[in-house]
Amino acid sequence: MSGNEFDFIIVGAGSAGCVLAERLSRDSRFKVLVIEAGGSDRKLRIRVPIGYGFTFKDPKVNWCYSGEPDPELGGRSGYWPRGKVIGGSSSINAMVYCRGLPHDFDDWAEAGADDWDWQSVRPVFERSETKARRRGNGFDTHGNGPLWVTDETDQAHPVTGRFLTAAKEAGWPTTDDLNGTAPEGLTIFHNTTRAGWRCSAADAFLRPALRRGNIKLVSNAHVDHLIFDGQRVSGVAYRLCGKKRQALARREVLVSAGAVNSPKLLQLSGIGPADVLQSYGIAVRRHLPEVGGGLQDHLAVNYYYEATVPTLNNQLQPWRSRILAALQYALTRRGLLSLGINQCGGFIRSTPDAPQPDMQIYCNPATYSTGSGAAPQIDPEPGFLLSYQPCRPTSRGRIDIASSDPDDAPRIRPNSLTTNEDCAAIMRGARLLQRLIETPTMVKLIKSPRQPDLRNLSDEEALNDFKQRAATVYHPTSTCRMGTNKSNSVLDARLRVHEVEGLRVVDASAFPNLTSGNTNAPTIMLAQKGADMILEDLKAAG
Ligand SMILES: Cc1cc2nc3c(=O)[nH]c(=O)nc-3n(C[C@H](O)[C@H](O)[C@H](O)COP(=O)(O)OP(=O)(O)OC[C@H]3O[C@@H](n4cnc5c(N)ncnc54)[C@H](O)[C@@H]3O)c2cc1C
Repeated sequence: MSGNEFDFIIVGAGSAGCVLAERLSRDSRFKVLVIEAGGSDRKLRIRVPIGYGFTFKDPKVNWCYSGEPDPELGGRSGYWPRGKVIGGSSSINAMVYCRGLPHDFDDWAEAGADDWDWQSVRPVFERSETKARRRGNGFDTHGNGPLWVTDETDQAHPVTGRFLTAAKEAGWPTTDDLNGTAPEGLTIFHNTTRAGWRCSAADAFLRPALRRGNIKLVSNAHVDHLIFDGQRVSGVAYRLCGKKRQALARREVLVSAGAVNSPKLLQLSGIGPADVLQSYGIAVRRHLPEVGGGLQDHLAVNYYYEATVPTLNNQLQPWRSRILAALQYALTRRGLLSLGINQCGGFIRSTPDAPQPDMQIYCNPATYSTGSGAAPQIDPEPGFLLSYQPCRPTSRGRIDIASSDPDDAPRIRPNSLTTNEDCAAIMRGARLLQRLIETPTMVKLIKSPRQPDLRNLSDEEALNDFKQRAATVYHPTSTCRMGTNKSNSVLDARLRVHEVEGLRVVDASAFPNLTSGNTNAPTIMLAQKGADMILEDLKAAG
């Protein structure tokens, strides 16, 4: 494909961008350009599921952002990994596949995103998915979407069985599939893997679509700003190998640069809060105060335990076990290399009268530290960690440019725990986890807790501990959210930027609210539905 004119230009080949590329290129009349700042994802550390420990801080595939000091988190700055590679964050994430809870999407509709209620989005999730479970040397599959979601329960570490038993003793429900008809309860997570390999959005959607020949993928290319033709966005300016280039879009530019970089790109292009833009000498094309506002994220805190029985630590630490695991993986694509460390968890109600499950729990059969080293360090003694994350925080932060230089990282201000509701949820979550560790099965499993010992913490102490140690679980959303008007949002319910023609934002930044669980699945769903809307609008326009 030659020339610099396309029907659609997609900025970012992440979870959403890969879906858009696949959908829009189905019509061979459309020429689609995908521009991605990162490079190739053909790396073992990306493809082998356990490898994400090695991409966590690798600047070759990761933007490695930092948040600003967060006042309610003791002034600490959090580490914010984001994928900078083909596949985006779906190439470096922990692969847990979680649609979220039905009321999350009903709340999207309530916030003004008409047609994004659960009944409307459920079939859109299904369209992407093939649910797979190992049987013998093959797989039983259900559905025929391009994204494989694999039930690896038989590969999970045996100690996860004890977590499930303890959950029952605590009176919690358990479930086989948190994406099924009963999403509440502790479970073994299903993963975006296919036959033992990571199944990123690039693997599922982009790579097969590239064979059609009407997509041009330009990698290692950074989009600096959007180009305007009057009121309409008509293209993008980008840099490739240090050279400035432009590409033009006959129909639309679709920004899918993720919750951190999409608002940044809009602001650099003159779409955003006028005062922020003017302070960096950027001409204001559209004063849209909510560009960068509305940021939401999940925070979680880990409690570590030395275990009385072997855990993943025993397999991941000694070289001999690692070599055996590598051999098993090489020969069978099974074993501990074929899945992540986040093996067990789920949605639980923190009090019996909670109208919805309001905590996401993680029970990881390993302990590790994420210090200054490139990859998390697994502890030598057997151990596990328990963690909780309030599902639906109400605090909102902001992401804004820090200068007019596209190479400068934006200012990430999470503004965590600034509502009483969020602080109350933290205390409820601590009590919930206390119930789990007091069960007979957990008492037997715990050799010793690492300090602080959750059992001895009062509500206030637990809140204080959370403030001192909690960290993002990498689910930022809503920085260009859908809504009804420019005072409460950036996009309308069809993902179009208010008062700007030819431009949509299609990625996790468009969520009106953060969903209850992990954000990759709802981002992929959002891009599927976004593609429907783009094509419908095109048809309607004749
Ligand atoms: C370490 C980690 C673990 C996670 N674990 C899970 C999990 O287990 N389960 C889950 O559901 N979710 C998980 N997530 C979150 C999930 O992966 C993301 O919510 C999802 O991938 C977001 O998709 P996106 O399309 O919005 O953005 P991304 O997938 O991040 O894609 C954005 C793309 O745009 C590119 N880009 C940005 N700016 C520019 C520019 N100016 N020019 C060109 N290209 C640009 C980026 O390089 C990137 O490839 C995790 C995330 C991380 C970082």
